[in-house]
Amino acid sequence: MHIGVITLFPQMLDALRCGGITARALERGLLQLSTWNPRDFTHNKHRRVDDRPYGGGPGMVMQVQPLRTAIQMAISVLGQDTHVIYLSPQGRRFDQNGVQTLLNYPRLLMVAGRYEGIDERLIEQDIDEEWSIGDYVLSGGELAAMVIIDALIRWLPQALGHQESATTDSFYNGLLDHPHYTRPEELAGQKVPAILLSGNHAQIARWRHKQALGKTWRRCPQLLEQLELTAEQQQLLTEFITEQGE
Ligand SMILES: NC(=O)c1ccc(NC2CCCC2)nc1
Repeated sequence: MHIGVITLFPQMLDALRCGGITARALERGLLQLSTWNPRDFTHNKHRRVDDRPYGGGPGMVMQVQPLRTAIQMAISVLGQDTHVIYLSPQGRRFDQNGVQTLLNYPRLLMVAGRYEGIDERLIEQDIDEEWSIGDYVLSGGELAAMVIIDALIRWLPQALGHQESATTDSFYNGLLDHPHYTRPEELAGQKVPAILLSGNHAQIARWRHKQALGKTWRRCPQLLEQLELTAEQQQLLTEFITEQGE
């Protein structure tokens, strides 16, 4: 997968290279990440990329030409079949389904806006799709792009040492995550649930599934309604509720 980002702050993307799964995936070439800065494609003396909005109003708007030229340069490198997305609160809400959708594009170009946004003529002509990571306004599209890139990387084959953890991640099977514990077994009177020390992997998997069901039931009951629980899951949930004395 080759992802390009059009951004006035390419150094922000370095955060993905600092460490962890994203850094390893990039080092191992599971993913290529390139950036293009619209400021490098300006044709004016002061390398301006923004101007005042027609119709008045506060702030500045990113002009068409530097962004269009940067996008075209990126597509000439990435390939003509590149899918071009713009990050904005007006976009399609990114979720686990969005991960699977965007993974289908081997070449993805993400345009990160700044100021009040980009000239609408870019959205009409150069952008294929708008995506949002949530109903809030950020100062730029870069962090939204990085959130999406991070979520995508976890699903690239071999990106995770033990591939199964991507598929057992919360929200993959529609449930919230089960609790996690590590050493020491006890501290400040807080103990690790005994089942996890039993070495009985079938019982441990059952306990984790029960905890995931119970946590989802407690925190996002609407998520549960969307799932048709199997008889076994119903049984586990009933057990959880009974044990909780709810
Ligand atoms: N919720 C989001 O995904 C999102 C994306 C971009 C953004 N701000 C950008 C877009 C136009 C200028 C700054 N704010 C929020």
